[in-house]
Amino acid sequence: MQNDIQEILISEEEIQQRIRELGAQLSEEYAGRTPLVICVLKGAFIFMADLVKVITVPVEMDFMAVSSYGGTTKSSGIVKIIKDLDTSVEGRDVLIVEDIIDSGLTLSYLIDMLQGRNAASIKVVTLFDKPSGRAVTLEAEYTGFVIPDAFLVGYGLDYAELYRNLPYVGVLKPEIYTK
Ligand SMILES: O=P(O)(O)OC[C@H]1O[C@H](OP(=O)(O)OP(=O)(O)O)[C@H](O)[C@@H]1O
Ligand code: HPA
Ligand SMILES: [Mg+2]
Repeated sequence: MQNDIQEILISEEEIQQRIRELGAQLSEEYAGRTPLVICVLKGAFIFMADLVKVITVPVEMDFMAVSSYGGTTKSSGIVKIIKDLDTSVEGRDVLIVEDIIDSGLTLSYLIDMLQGRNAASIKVVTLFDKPSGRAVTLEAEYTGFVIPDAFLVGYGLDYAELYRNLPYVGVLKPEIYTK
């Protein structure tokens, strides 16, 4: 698995340090409130697990599974809901937890959907932001790292369902996805 990585872009230690900072900021943002923290599966599951441990206000959690990449490195443009929320978002302060914003299509779809369900507020925390990939205008309120234009894997990010369990984020060797 490690042999398929061209370069480690962000180390495990750097990721964990940044998550502690994000946790502190979010704890201030939501002081006195109990946000509903939504994990966008599958990619965000590791980030969600590490992030909620460093948030000091009470939170409720729910999970949604959406997919638009499948076994490719390009968004299909069609966001497929594989699992919806169990909880009503009506009147709730919603914090969406994403691993990466690339084209922005997944999040713009989710934000529209949650607005339609009358959330009181919707904010986004993403660990990685790849602004060069954007197809729609969209920015997260909280971003861990701005990353360059390359297909990344690790720390939840997959290529064809593999590499999610790497503890760091790396650039996949192009020969892996062009072969
Ligand atoms: O900004 P975008 O171009 O929409 O890309 C970001 C989305 O793509 C990935 O999900 P994917 O569809 O690969 O599903 P997965 O989380 O199960 O891997 C990632 O986890 C984000 O949810
Ligand atoms: N890597 C893995 N999954 C992704 C990426 C990426 O760079 N962009 C959007 N989904
Ligand atoms: Mg994926």
